Amino acid sequence: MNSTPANLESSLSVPSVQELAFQRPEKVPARYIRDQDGDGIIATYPSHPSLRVPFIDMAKLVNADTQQKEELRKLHLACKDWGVFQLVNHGLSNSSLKNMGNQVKRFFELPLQEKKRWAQRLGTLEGYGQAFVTSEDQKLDWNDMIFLKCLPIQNRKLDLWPQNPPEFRETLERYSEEIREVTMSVVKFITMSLGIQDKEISESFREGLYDIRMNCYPPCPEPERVLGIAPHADNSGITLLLDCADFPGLQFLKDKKWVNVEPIEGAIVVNIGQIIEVMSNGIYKAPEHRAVVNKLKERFSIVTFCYPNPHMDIGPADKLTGEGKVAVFKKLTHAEYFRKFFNRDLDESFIDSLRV
Ligand SMILES: O=C(O)CCC(=O)C(=O)O
Ligand SMILES: [Fe+2]
Repeated sequence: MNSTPANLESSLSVPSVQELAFQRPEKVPARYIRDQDGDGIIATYPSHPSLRVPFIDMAKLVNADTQQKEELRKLHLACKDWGVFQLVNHGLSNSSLKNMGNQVKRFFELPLQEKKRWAQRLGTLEGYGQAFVTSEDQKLDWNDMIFLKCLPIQNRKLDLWPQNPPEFRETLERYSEEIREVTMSVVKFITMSLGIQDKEISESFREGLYDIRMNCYPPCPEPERVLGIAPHADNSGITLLLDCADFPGLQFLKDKKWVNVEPIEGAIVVNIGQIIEVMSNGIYKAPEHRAVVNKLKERFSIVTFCYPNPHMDIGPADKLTGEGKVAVFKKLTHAEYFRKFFNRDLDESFIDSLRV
């Protein structure tokens, strides 16, 4: 084990969950068990069997003549009441999504030693490994991942970008460019659904940061006792998630119940992150979500965290404050926002620390 990292921007190295699962243990090691020691993290909320995450049709949003108004109203309600929606007709082809999914699957199928060629280095989060493991007694997620900064191009650390499978790099390059196009459209429509059509906000995602986390959730002998990812909200502007499974794993908290996201071929799951929560002055919320795991099947997801241009301050949009409307969040520079995020107390609410 390594020494304690300085803050959350780095992670202690922990064993591969895939390797653990290969050994077909009957029981899960104590470090992954969440339903003991008063953790209570699993049992806190029941699941909700009948609710469905809303759908948004990008083709209708684009159609300014007839269907846009109604779809913008749906988008507004989705962002306000859920903070998440399934996006269809977003312009990314099924083959592009499938290619990306296949590359990630093939990467995780490689022997451990091969994957470790692109392992996280001490003091950084990028590369193959785990995120946010800061102490030896912290509960662990049933998850292996590879995390890579993809855009702007100058932020890429290519030495951490797998060269096996051979088409991995170029597939990820293309995917990140395509995701940026979708993100810029989605953010434009989000500002329209807020009634502010703020070009500064939507344009800031052109020169934005795009970090991609590829998750592998191996099968687990005791799935109801572990979590793939513990409950959290994303610190992004928005997050675009490609679910590569044909069974649910991702869950969002709605009215104090966990709602499954049913994977839909060709759809992208979009959720609001804490930066858009701040910019919308709290009208839209970054929802709590988590991943659960399956007893028999492995699941993969590809998650793009999209951030505005780092030159842009993170605060409520001007058009949503003033004239009797008070700002409920502080305005921070990008650097201040991330400094706060990476030095936050894991027991306290990050979004609350941003309030006025
Ligand atoms: O893989 C999933 O379903 C959830 C991943 C997630 O929430 C994250 O990486 O932030
Ligand atoms: Fe997340």
